Amino acid sequence: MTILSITDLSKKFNGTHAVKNMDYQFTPHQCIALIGPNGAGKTTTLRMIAGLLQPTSGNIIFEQNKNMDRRMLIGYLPQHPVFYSWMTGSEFLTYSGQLGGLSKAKSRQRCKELLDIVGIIDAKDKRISNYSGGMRQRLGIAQAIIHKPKLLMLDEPVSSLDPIGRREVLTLMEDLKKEMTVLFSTHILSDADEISDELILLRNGEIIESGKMKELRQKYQTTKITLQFAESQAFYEEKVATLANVRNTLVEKDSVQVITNDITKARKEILQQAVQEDWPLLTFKLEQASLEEMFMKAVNHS
Ligand SMILES: Nc1ncnc2c1ncn2[C@@H]1O[C@H](COP(=O)(O)OP(=O)(O)OP(=O)(O)O)[C@@H](O)[C@H]1O
Repeated sequence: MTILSITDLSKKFNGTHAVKNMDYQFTPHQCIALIGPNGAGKTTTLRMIAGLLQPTSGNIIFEQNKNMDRRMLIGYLPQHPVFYSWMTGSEFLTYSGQLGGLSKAKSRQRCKELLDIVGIIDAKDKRISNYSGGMRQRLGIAQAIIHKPKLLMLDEPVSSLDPIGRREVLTLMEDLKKEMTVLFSTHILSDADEISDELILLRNGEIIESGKMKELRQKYQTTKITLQFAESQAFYEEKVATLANVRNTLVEKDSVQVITNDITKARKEILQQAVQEDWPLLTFKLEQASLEEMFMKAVNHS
């Protein structure tokens, strides 16, 4: 099921494309990382979807709610949210709820629920100026989901946080995807790797790769096996090279490097042959491509 479709979405600033011909279909309860270097077009994309920036061309359609005001379906936390630091977390959220049209009583009720959801209920009466970076981000997320949106968009939500704050916010994002779709931008690959189900790789405003993490890993994954033999690496390299699931081999110093596309089959084949022919195998080590390597490959292929 698709909740949001973007088709042929483009934005030009002074004749130059910041986002170009973007297509993507968003499904419910997924966490999608919009990833790319500085200036790739991440913020521009999020601001267009949020309705804060007019696209130059293209369409943004909420499939099941075509006639609803898009702002009611989206929660958005900008990269540098502004808080009234002299307010307490509780005051800030209640005030935000009222600004969004809730009655004072309803807003108070929702504020309590939200502080609980984002895990800062114990700090509800503290001034925001005394909040840590992670607590501020969680308060920002609470504000963004006050109206129970279907899509929550977060612009670089963890980039400026220390490891503890980062962990807290990533965990919260994982929890929230049970209730809504979460789209977040980042240039930190390990954050995307940790929690996202899908990935959109952007470069110069264009999607150069996208899809489910699992499928992307399969597509770009080259698994390397390092083998070490007690004697003559070159002799055993030749034997390994004849196996059906081995793509490439190379003798490197005192080891044999094996490249394969199907790690499960290759592992089985190598070990079976080693037992059958009594190979003097000293080391068998698997190394999988990291997301970073995957990203570099996608960039180089495009
Ligand atoms: N209001 C604007 N006027 C002119 N150019 C703009 C404007 N906003 C963005 N741009 C340009 O559009 C391109 C994409 O910018 P955008 O902020 O979307 O990238 P980003 O991927 O979010 O980068 P960052 O990680 O640095 O936030 C950049 O070249 C930027 O300079």
